[in-house]
Amino acid sequence: MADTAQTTNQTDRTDLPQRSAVRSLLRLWPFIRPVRARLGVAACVAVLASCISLVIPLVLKWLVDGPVAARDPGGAWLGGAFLLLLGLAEALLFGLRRWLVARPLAGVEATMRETLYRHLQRLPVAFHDRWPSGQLLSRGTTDLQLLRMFFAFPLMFLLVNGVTILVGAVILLVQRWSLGLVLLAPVLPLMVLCSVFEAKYGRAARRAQDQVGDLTTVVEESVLGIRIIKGFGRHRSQARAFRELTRALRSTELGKARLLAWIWGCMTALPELAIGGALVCGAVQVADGELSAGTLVAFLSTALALRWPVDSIGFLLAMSNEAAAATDRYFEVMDEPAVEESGPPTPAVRIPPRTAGAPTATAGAGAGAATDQGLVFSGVAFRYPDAPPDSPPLLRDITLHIRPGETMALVGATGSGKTTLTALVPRLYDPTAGRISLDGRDLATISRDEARAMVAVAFEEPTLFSATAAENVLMGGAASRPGGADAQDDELRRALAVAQADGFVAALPEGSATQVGEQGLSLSGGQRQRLALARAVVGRPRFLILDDPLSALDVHTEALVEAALRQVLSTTTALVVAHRPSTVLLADRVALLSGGRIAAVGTHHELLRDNPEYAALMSGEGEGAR
Ligand SMILES: Nc1ncnc2c1ncn2[C@@H]1O[C@H](COP(=O)(O)OP(=O)(O)OP(=O)(O)O)[C@@H](O)[C@H]1O
Repeated sequence: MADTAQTTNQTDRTDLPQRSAVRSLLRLWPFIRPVRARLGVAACVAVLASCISLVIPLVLKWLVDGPVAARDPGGAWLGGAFLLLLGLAEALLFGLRRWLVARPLAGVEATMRETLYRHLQRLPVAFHDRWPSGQLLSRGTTDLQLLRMFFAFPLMFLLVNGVTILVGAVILLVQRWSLGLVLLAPVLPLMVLCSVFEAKYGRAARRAQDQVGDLTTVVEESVLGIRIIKGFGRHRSQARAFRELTRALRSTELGKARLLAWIWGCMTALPELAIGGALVCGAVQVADGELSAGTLVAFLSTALALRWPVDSIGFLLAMSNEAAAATDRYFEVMDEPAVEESGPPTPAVRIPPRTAGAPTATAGAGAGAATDQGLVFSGVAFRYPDAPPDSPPLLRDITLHIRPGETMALVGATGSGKTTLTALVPRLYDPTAGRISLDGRDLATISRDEARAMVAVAFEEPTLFSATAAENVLMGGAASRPGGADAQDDELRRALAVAQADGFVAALPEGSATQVGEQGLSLSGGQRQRLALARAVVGRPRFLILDDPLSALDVHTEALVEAALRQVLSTTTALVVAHRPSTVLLADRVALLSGGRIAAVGTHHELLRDNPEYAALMSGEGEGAR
């Protein structure tokens, strides 16, 4: 747990070659496309509002050189009223812009979040094994908020300010080209400074966002593992890991603030110097009678009206770089190839010749048993995608036949690959070689959705969702059942009874409608395991995979669940990972997994008699292998 800080920053991608912020941001176009018309109108409205602010100095010039010079109060009132109207129009147009963008941009954010969530659901388990959850959470939350802010503000204002600066520059040059050139002198150095800033800030923004992801992971792990942290008195080391990450984030944020202060300083100082220079030159020209006072007032007012568009470029660029980093982080997940759950199946994998001496599926089976019905593993090999390339496969030449209606126990030392083998059946992973078939159908030719409808699983870790007890159980059934709600209730009752969960569920405050899971009532380990078991059997699956399903039950409850399970197991083809003789006795036969292979197949008593490794495992001596 103390190593969290070291283990969670594996997705820090600051070492990646930086791609240009514009190229990154262009990838957002498919999400912006549907609202482009409204955004376009909003941009036009904002440009119009901004240009109105440039008309105000021209009215000022008319006012100073006209009614004020001629001491005409009527003209002055008229000019004042006109200025007021322009100010009102500018404010209204800016309000209209906000209204125009608010709803579509909230929609864009929601669509991007939904798309990300859908994609995460379709990504293979191997992806989730690799990625820390905090990195995914931060991509779906803070990064998307940054993007919404980018659409609403920098995207719009980089355009609006650009147009305003261009129009303003033309007005300045037309009014007095010599003064205009003085004012425009800092443009080139500012452009160079901006490009340096952009590169540095982009890297810092990326680092900060990755660090936020690492922090989120630590917070999530600390909350989920609070009992272990407290139980082992690890709160200090966990707090230390958290502090190190927050310090790293703080130093990155300070670096960003320094860069921002530096560019903001330049963006303010250089134009101020230019305005000062233009003011001196203009005053001299007015004194020499070469320039009217009204023109100088209008010139300086235009220059001042351009101050905000110029000053803001620094932080607009900063926000754009943060948005570019958020876009890269978003698409890093979206670019991961998803597995098609319901689409065309993956091509069948090669079946290597079976190694001599490996026990076969039918060892001990009655003569004449159909060789392709039930659950058949033929020469199956598997290696985790993130395993070192030179390491041997975890599973090698697994050949095993579980006959229809048969229950096979899978026994092996801890880490021998039992859970991994069972995960191949519902296609959580695909074998790297060999073939698995379900009632004669090659699993590789069955879509994942269909495979999961045929195979139900109860894992060792009984995860419950924030939903009612009934919803948690019914999750294991078909999405819609013939017979409606009544049939569903019957199935629920039957599944709860099988898992010996009906008694404690009925005693919950609202029965099966009681909220359980993270936000609900806390259940004991055994109660959670029984609900998970009910979820596995509710859909009357043809194939049942149970990963040590009775490990958290007391001896009395275990006996009750076993009795009920025997009924269920007699109607399905089942593979049950077992550590204890009591679970093994549920099975018709036992397969011993050792050294990545099926080392022996037989009944419990046969293996106890003939296989010393099995006998050692069952007597508890084999635990030394752990
Ligand atoms: N996602 C993964 N990526 C890489 N290696 C993994 C992954 N999951 C498990 N392993 C490794 O595969 C090996 C087998 O793990 P598995 O969980 O299948 O064993 P097991 O026999 O079920 O153990 P146990 O009896 O303790 O549940 C272990 O060495 C484990 O470290």
